[in-house]
Amino acid sequence: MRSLDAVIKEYFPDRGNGLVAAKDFTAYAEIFKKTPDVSVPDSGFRSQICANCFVIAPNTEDRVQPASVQKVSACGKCRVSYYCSQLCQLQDWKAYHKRECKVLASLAPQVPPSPVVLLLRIVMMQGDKRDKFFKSMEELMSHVEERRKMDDFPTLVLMGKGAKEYSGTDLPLDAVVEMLCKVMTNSASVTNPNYDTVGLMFDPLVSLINHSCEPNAVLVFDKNVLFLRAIRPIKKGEEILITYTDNTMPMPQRKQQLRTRYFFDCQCTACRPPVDSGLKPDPRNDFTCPKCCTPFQPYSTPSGPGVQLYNNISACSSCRYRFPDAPNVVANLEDRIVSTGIADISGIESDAMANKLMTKLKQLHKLGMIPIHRSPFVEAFAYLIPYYMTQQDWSTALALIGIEYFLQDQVRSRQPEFMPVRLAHMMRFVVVLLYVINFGASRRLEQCSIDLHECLWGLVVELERSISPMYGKNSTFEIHVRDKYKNVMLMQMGPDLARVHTRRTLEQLGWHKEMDKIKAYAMNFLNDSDIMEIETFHVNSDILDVD
Ligand SMILES: C[S@@+](CC[C@H](N)C(=O)[O-])C[C@H]1O[C@@H](n2cnc3c(N)ncnc32)[C@H](O)[C@@H]1O
Repeated sequence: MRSLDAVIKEYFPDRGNGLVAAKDFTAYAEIFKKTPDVSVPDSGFRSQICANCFVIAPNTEDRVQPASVQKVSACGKCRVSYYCSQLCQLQDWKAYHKRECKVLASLAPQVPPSPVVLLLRIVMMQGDKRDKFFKSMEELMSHVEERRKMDDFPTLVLMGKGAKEYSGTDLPLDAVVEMLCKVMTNSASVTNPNYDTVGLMFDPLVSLINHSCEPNAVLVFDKNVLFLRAIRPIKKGEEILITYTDNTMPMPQRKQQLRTRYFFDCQCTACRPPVDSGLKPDPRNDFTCPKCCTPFQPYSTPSGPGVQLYNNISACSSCRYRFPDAPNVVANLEDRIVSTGIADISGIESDAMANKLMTKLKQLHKLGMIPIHRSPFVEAFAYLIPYYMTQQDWSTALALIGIEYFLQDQVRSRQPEFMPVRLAHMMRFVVVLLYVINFGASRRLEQCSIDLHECLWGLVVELERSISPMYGKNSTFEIHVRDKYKNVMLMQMGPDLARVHTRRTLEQLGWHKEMDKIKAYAMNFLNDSDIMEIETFHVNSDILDVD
């Protein structure tokens, strides 16, 4: 579908321009696909990614990238950009690299952050005949005036100065800084099937898509090709909305992120549900009464700007249990664990740190007030799972992955089944199962007598079935899973067992029963702690400190 047949630009008084559907779309339909106008690899992936087509070469065994080339090679002149073939190098040279190569070479081995490299590309395109691109860019929001008032504005000016100097453009500094602000407001991450951010892209058409915390569309990437895909049915004339934030966060944190990064107060259906709309409570906001376990939602319906985020909760509406530290204890609890706690642990390095965090999560779970499907568990697991994988503690990683798969992904933001992040989690599940099978399980996992081969098989089948609705037919991801994992399965099980598995349905094989055992193992892992009983709901600040 050509992008212009699929969407229409429309102006909304409260949010500027946006895109609306030019026809009806069913769930998972491709709205349009295109190669973004400008994209650059992320600094962490630069030496692994082809700067032209974004194909990824594997660098380590356990990252298990869906890689379709073995190797990318550095540009002989700058040694900063990498390519998978001479053709890709030539294409990128013609389109961008001939202008930036000298600059990057002069800066190497230092390379500016991705937004600056992206900005450089854009500034240096000025000499080309790209009138349509620059005209569309002109109309985009920069929020430069709001950014001017922020503490980090001097850093932006410095970055702008750098870009002006390196590019040799005669645009005034103000114009370059404004362009940088546009890049920051309108660029989007390029992700791989593992859902790692592997690059940054800027495309004036895609930039027009506005935000909702209850999105109806998602951006998916297959190498450097972007797909805008419906995740629910979208009617002709309906606005197409994606999410700009970590959409697993509760409402106050999402609002705060949107205010500080995108300068608007979100009033979407999840942030401002219409009164008596009959909408189901949003699980992202759930708390549970520690006494009667009834879920409750602590947020008042916001009324106008300067939103009041919390009700003054004093008692459970079901059992009337009075929370000792009301009224704002819930707000404090949440702010500390989400804003402070998780931000501080983003670079888990030592075993002690990870173990301490794990203990705190177990304590928090025991407190009984915060369901496991919401933050901070979701964010903490996102950090801890890769940590335990790099430590090759496969059994612990499997426990956390089990919770993620069974309890978090399903409910965390009422998202449809095949979201890219869910697929990334399934792939990680498969990888960790393979490692457990190969390198042995912990005693506790062994005691659960789980048929791990059965689980592995079922997951591969489910993963393969789930990829094409999101990534399209024959995507790099699908081919990778089909080829690689099925081969691995044959190696693991031997041809006889694999044949049996291919012929029978998952139900006949009893897959769900075995998967339930993984769920039970995961929950036991979380429930097992030697901490003291916490009898009343009293937020002991020490529980929530993560240093
Ligand atoms: C990527 S741009 C989207 C296109 C933008 N509306 C325009 O006209 O250029 C992001 C900016 O759009 C506005 N925006 C996006 N979603 C919004 C929403 N749900 N409510 C209000 N403003 C929104 C914000 O100003 C945000 O910084």
